[in-house]
This record gives sequence, structure tokens and C-alpha cells, in this order.
Amino acid sequence: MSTSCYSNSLPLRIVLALGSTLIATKPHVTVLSTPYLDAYCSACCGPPSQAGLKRCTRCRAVWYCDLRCQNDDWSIHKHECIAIQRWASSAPSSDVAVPGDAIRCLARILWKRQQEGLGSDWAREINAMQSHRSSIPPSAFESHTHMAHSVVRYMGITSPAELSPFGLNSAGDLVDLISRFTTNTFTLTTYSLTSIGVCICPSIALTNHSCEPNAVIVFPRTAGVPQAQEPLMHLVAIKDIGPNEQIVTAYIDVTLPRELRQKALKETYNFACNCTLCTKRDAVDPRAAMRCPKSCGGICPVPTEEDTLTQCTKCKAVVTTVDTVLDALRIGQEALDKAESLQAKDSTKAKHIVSNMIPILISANLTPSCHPLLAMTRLHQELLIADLSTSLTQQLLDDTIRAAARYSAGLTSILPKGHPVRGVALAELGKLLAVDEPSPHDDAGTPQGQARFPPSGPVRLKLGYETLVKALDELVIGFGTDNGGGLIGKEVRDVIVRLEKELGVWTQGVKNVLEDTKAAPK
Ligand SMILES: C[S@@+](CC[C@H](N)C(=O)[O-])C[C@H]1O[C@@H](n2cnc3c(N)ncnc32)[C@H](O)[C@@H]1O
Repeated sequence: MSTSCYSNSLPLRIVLALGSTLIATKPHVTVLSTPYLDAYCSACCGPPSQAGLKRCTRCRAVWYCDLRCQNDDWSIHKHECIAIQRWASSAPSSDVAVPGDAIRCLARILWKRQQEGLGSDWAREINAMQSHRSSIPPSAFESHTHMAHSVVRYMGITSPAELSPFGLNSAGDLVDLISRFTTNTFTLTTYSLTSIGVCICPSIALTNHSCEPNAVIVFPRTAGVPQAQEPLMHLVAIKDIGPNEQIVTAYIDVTLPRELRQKALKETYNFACNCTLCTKRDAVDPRAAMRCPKSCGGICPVPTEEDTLTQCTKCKAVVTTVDTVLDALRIGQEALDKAESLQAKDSTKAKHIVSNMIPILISANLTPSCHPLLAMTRLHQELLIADLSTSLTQQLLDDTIRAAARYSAGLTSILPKGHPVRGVALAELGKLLAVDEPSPHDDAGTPQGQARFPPSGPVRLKLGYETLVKALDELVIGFGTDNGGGLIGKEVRDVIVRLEKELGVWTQGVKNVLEDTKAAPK
């Protein structure tokens, strides 16, 4: 595809190898989501050091690593601090004492624009971001207007005249800024891809979307980067990119099937995607696939309400359980939505829903990569990992490893090697396999074909080691080869070194026993 498809798209003249960092830049504005305000620094967006975070004593809502981070943020936080206190004083409950991240991010853009100057490069770059002001659908217009009211209230603006210092001549200009924000905002993530907030970065926002991206956006937190430059946002090539090829990233979760991707892109970004993945119809999409009803090893597309005739691409066996599969897909999606909404508030209930639903989806013959089974497995893994921190039992650890293995297997058939999501999932699985077992089971004498998963003892450690080596191979692509895969790459390397030592001890231990046995008097 040439560079000239969609107005400002990022041009590219040279060949770039996978794993290259194409851009590393600090976003213009970053904001943490409310649940993460006390867990990460509001300036560098890093996790707390051993000394913990320090709270702003005035608004008592935002936290910093130390005085240096607090000072770095003060020129904007001095406005924000007053706004948060004003908002909290009229909030109906403590749950909503701080406005959402979108409102806080928009206000930060406006304060920073005022500070930098309306004619500054900073302001020009924000103004140049694409807006859909003239073609916003009525539903989005309503939500933009609602957001505009909240921004004005949060910033303490009481008349249209008070908008002009921020470069806004009318309320319509604010709605326009909100449209730019919605179209160009990025998710702020940790070095291991947990979403913790939002950010605005006009240069990287020039990249267009594809559901089969050749580049990704990550925050690797590379060793040696001064704290004041963090969070540093990297655009990394995950495929070799040729001359005249457009750099494309994914705006949405590309593990979703076509229909859901199209819906999300239309609603938030106002376009119909016609990338290769959205237009190719010949192959079965693993995001919407089930196993052959005759278990021949082939797969079939899942049936839809419109197309109920589906058969195995290998042996041509026809699926006769169409109604069961359609029901499983429908209730699976409902259960996923419910469990996701409960994850933070009532994780026990969320886990109950997920662990009841997964066997139903598996028995409907869905492949591990099929939606909603893949998303459900990821959620299951997250919930189990959260439980592990409070009670580490062998049963729980093994269940978590099985969920992580199923999730990794599902991702492998969807995402290309080197995609950071794949690398992080493999790293998670490897790290789980490397956890000290509370009560290892005795696998000795189990015939090969019937070996249980996960294994115990040195076999498990070896599997963990191999998984982490594979993970590292992927992480150094997805998080950048030049920085060794960032902080997650370093973490994985540390566990690999530990396992090498432990496996060495095991091997040496076995050798010693063998030698002792040989040397023992008969
Ligand atoms: C973050 S901006 C990308 C940069 C934008 N093309 C520009 O000129 O500034 C997102 C907007 O670009 C357009 N866009 C991005 N990817 C596209 C695609 N694959 N097909 C059509 N339009 C796309 C849509 O209008 C979308 O709302």
C-alpha cells in the first residue's frame, strides 16, 4: 500500500527491519485512569520504588515517585490540583470524587496549550490531529457534548469568554477538540502491557490503522532513560517494512472477529476498515473457528445467524450442532461482558461466571483462538493470577498454568511472531512454570502419552525455561531489539538465568546420585 491513502499518513522511504524502533518520543499529555492514580506516578507513569509513592497533600488524589517528579508536573498540576478539589467538593459520592481520565486529559491539553502558547509548535501539532467534527454520528455528538460540559465544569469555566485563553472561540471548538481527542488518543500501558491510562502523541497519531499491523506502540521503560523523559512511547516494527509501504498500527483489539472490529472502528474512529484481514474471505479466521465435528484435525468457520451451513475445510464434515454453537457464542459474549464489568468490583463472582462458561465454550467445539473463548481465557488467567498473590496452592498454580497455556496457544494462531501481546503471554506462562511448587506431584512412571499438564519437578522447570527463551525471542521484537525487549525483556532474562542455575543444580544432583550409585559397594 502506498503512503498516500489517508491524508496525513506517516510516510516511509527506507526498509525497516522487524524489531526496529521507528519513533521513541514522550507524549504531549499523559493521564492515569482513576483506579491507577495511587499505584503509579502521575509524572513519569512508573510503578513505585521501594520507598513508595508520595501523595499530593492538597488534592490528595495524585501521587508521585518523589519531589523531582512532583516538580516536573507542577506547572500543569497546579491547575489540575484546584480543579480536582473543586470537583470533589461537589461530587455525590467518593467513587466519583475524581473525574474520568478523558476529562482530566482534555483539561491537561487545554492548560498545556495555554502554557506553551497558542502559536507554539506544541499547540500546532495538537491542532493538526485529525478531527471528525463535520461527520460525527448523532450518538457520538451527544457524548462529545456531555464531555464538553464536564470539562468546562471541571476547569471552573463559567462563561464562553473564559474559553478564549485556551484557544477556543466557541463551545463548538471544544467539541472539535473532543473529536480530535477521541480519534487520536492512545492507551497508556505499563512495560508489560497493562492499560493504566490515556495519552496524546500527535506524531505517532499519524499512523493509520490495519487489523494486520506492521508496527506496535509500547512503553518498554528501557534501562538508562532518565525518569524525566518517561513515559517514553515507542513505535516498533513487528514486520519488515519495505520502501513505500505504509506504517500501520492497530487501533483496536485485533483478536476480535471482523464484525466486532468493524463496529469498534466505526464507533470510535468513523471509518470502515478494508485491510487485508477484513477483506479476505477465503481462509477460516481463527478468531471465529471451531474444531471439525468428526475430529479429523481440521477446522470450520463458526456458524452465524445468516450463514448456518458450515463444514470442515479438511474432511468436509458438516456441523450439525449449529443451534448449540450459536447459543454458546451468544451466552459466551453476555457472560464475558458481565464478568469484565465485575472484575474489579467482585472478582469472586467474575471468576465463577468465567469458570462455568469456559467448559461450555470448549464443549461447543470452539478453538482456543475463537472469540469469546480467547477473551474469556485471558480474563480467567488474570483472575487466577490475582488469587495466587493471596493463596499459593498447587491446585491454583496448576489451574493458572493451564489457563495461561490455553491463552498462549490461542494467541499463537492469531498474532504474528514478535507481537508484544504474544511475547507477554508467553513470558507470563514461563514465569508461572518457574514458580516454586508448593506440593509437586510425582509424575515418575507416567507413560508419555498420558503425562499430565503441567508436569512437576525438573520437567516443569525445563518447560518453563524453554517457554521463557521463546518469550524473550518474541519480546526483543515487539518491545524493540535495540533495547533488548525493555524492562519485560530484562525480567525474563533474569528468570532464565535463575532457571539455568536451578536446572544446572538438578542435572548435577542427578549426576551425583548416578555416580554415587555406581560407586556404592554391591
Ligand atoms: C489517528 S488518525 C490517523 C491519522 C490520520 N489519517 C490523519 O490524517 O491525521 C485516525 C483517523 O485516520 C483515518 N484512518 C486511519 N486508518 C484508516 C484506515 N485504515 N482506513 C480509513 N481511514 C483510516 C480515520 O479517519 C481515523 O479516524
